[in-house]
Amino acid sequence: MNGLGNQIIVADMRGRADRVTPEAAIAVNAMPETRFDQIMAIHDPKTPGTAAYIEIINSDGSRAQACGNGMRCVVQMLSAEQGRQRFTFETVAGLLFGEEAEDGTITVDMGTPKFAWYDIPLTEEFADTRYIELQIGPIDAPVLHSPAVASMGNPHATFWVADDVGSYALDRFGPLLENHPLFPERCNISIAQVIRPDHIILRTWERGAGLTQACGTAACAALVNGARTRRTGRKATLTLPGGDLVVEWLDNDHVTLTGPAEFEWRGFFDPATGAWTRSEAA
Ligand SMILES: N[C@H](CCC[C@H](N)C(=O)O)C(=O)O
Repeated sequence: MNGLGNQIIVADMRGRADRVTPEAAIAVNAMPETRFDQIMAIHDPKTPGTAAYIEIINSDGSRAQACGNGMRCVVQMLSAEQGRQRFTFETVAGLLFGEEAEDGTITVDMGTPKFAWYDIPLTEEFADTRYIELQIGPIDAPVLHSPAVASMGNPHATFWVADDVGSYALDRFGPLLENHPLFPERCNISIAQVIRPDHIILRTWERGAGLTQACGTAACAALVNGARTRRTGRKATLTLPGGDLVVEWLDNDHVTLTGPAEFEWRGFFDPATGAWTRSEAA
C-alpha cells in the first residue's frame, strides 16, 4: 500500500506467534519491487477492546513506535475486510484510534505530543524544547539551526526555514542529524517552511528509512512545534513531497492526522527470511 506515496507493507500476522525479523525487513527492502519505508505488522490483539496489535518496522530493520501514514493503510485494509470504519489499535506507544470517512480519507488519532527533553529523548537537559541548541553547517553561518523537538511516540526535530525546503541537502544533513549524539534513540529530521499559519511545507529525513515521500508523525510534530512557537495555528495543511495531509492539535491535546491510503498489490512473504511472491494486482 502507500500512504501519500510512502511505501507501506501491511503484513497480516494474525493467528501466528512469530514476528517479522529485522533480517526479513532488510531483505525485502533490498529488492527494488518491494522497497518500502515501513512494515506495519498486524498481530492478534493483546488487550480486550482493541482490533489488533501493530508492530512497526523501518526499512533498516529497526522498530518505530509510531507511523501515521502506515496506520492509515492499516485502517483502510481492515475496513475493506471487515466493512466497519472505526478501529482501536495497540502499539508499543499505547492505544491509537483510526477512522475511515465516507470519501475514503482516513483520520488517525496519534495521541498526545510530549515535549520534555527526557521524553524525546535528548541526552542533555533542555528546559525549553521549542528551540534547542543544535546546528549544521559553518559555526558562524549555520545552514540549519535551533530546531523545535517533540515526541509523537517517536522522536522528531523540526528545523524552520524561510525559503524552499527543496533547496537544502537533506540527504547529506539528514544522516548526520539523525545520528547526532544529542539523540540517544536517533531522530526523525524535518525541514519546515511556514507559508501561512495554516499551511506548512515539509520535507523529512526519517530515522531508519531515509528521505521519504511523506512522514505522518513528522507532519504532526511540525504542526505542534509550529503552534507552540506561534508560527501556526492548531490546524494546518502540510504539503509533503507525496501530497497534502491535514493535522489538528485538539483542545484535549490529541493530534489527528487526515489523509489518503492506497492499495497497490498483494503477495506473500516469509517473515523470517523476507522471501516473497506476488499474487494479486490492484
Ligand atoms: N513514516 C512514518 C514514521 C516513521 C517513523 C520512523 N522513521 C521512526 O520513527 O523510526 C509516518 O508516516 O509517521
